[in-house]
Amino acid sequence: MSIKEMWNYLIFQTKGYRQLGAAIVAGAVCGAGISYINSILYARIIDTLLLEQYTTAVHYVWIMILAVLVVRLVYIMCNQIFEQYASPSRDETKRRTAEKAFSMEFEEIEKEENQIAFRRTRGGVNGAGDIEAQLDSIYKFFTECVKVLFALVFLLILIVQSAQGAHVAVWKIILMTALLAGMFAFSFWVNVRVSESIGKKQVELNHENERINFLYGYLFKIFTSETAAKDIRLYGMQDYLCGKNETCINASSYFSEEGIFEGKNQAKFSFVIQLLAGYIYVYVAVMAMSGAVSVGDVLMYSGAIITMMTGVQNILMQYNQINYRNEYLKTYEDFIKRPNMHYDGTLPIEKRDDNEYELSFRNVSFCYPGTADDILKNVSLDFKIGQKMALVGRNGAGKTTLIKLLLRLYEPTGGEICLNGINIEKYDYEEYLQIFSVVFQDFKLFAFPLDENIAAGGQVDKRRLKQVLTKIGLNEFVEGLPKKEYTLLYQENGEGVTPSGGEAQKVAIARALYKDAPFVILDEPTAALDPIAEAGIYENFDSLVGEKTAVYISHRMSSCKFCDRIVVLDHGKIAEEGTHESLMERHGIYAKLYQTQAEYYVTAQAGA
Ligand SMILES: Nc1ncnc2c1ncn2[C@@H]1O[C@H](COP(=O)(O)OP(=O)(O)OP(=O)(O)O)[C@@H](O)[C@H]1O
Repeated sequence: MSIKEMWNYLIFQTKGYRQLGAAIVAGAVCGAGISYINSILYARIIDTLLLEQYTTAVHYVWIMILAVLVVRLVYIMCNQIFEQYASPSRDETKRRTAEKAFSMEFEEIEKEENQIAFRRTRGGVNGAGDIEAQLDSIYKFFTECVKVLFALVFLLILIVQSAQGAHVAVWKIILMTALLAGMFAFSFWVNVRVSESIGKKQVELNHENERINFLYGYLFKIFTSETAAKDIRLYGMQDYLCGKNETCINASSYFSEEGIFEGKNQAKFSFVIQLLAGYIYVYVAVMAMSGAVSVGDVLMYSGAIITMMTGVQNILMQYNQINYRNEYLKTYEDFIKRPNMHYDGTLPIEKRDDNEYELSFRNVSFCYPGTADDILKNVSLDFKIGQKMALVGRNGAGKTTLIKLLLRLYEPTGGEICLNGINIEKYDYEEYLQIFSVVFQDFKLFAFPLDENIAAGGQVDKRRLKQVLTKIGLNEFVEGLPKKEYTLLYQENGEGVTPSGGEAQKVAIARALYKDAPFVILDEPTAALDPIAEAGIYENFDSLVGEKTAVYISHRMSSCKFCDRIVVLDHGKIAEEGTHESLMERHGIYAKLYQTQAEYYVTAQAGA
């Protein structure tokens, strides 16, 4: 990471905070300056004391106290400004990640590279690529650079002073200075190489251990997970999991290997630094003995040498850390800066009280990214306004895929889907989604209060909430909750209530009905419901859905009977279409599926 890149990174991470740039520059100058103020003024105090100029010495003491006070004060203020903006950078990272994730097309979220970026972002917030620590390192790096710069100025003054005042031949001074410059360049070169190889090794070892680290983190999560606790106990998995944990600890050679490697290289590094420091001390001593510099100057230059040496060491240490973290943060940076694929379309959706939204598939084909075979093949299908349509078919026939295309989670690879005769891609995406209420097979409820789960937000219309709770038969459940509809769901916050599978499914259906969209899609909506609750949903389906257009996906064939139209998907194609009666007469796939299920019940009944 070059200095320019570091600076850009600082600006990017703390975008919008103008004071920050000034605070970093001023903080770096003051942080570096403090040690030099001390060195310069101590030297002057000693020299004036040796010359018995006590009043001047006292003046220097006052100047030193005041200068150190002011500079330190400015330095502390700058540090505070930096802290103030650097600490929220973690929150900012989370906010940016959320914004990015929310604005990404669904298809992008699924991509492996984006999943890796999400994982590394989590690492960036908490672990290897800690953003706050990175900013801190960059700040320290700049401070140390200023320190070394000051020290070089001191050395330059020393050389000029030596040339003017030393009783040493000029050629010797030139030679000693050239040697000094050469040694400095050599030590810097050695140190850059050493720190680079340490950084590379760290990254290499960390990459090697990435899988193990991930497993290690995952194991810790499931050790304390409420949902995993049942299975762990029931299947006696404790020893198995602890064994895996131990394997991770043993397999992670990172710390020992990294420690040995760093130790060896640090030794080389220190050796060269000490060699250079020793030489500069000799240089100062020669100049002092030749009368070019005073006793105070010897102290001053010695202080400057020490500051410079630690400065160089710190610069390289921070540089090394910055590059190491950068490997992780780069993935995140690239991810955040990468332009999103945008849902095309700007057409507004006409608000219609009559709900006349007609959707149709026209010769639609589709295959998932990275898969060769078409999942949907030339599907043409109209969703007639107000009609209750059942979509049935065997596992993997393409039912959910068809719904995903309808919701524009994916784009068809062939054909088009139209709303009121216009390709759905032409509509504004967010407006388009407003016409759908969907309960997915893998619906997600959140560890928030029940009412906010149903309203999908913090603004809850109590009357509407009451209506859907009654319609869906959730009143009794809600009455039994400790804080009624305000009860938190799930245990993640330590105080929630975990609904049963069926209750959760009812809450998800309630959320879909609360949205009150003209198009209702229920994908396996009653799979977790008991037969009485399921029957209740079917009996009330007309009143639940009202005049809306509804699509209903289910494997319970008896539950499809109430639909106006049944569409049978088979291997991505529409194989049959009709009412329950017409399809039964046809003796095709639907009739076979229906009879197989019915026979099972009849046989089970007969056997009972
Ligand atoms: N994201 C994906 N990437 C690749 N293939 C996928 C993806 N999602 C689903 N598939 C494949 O597409 C096919 C159709 O899946 P889909 O979920 O649409 O079937 P379905 O009819 O809803 O099945 P079920 O009745 O089991 O829910 C399956 O073979 C599935 O493995």
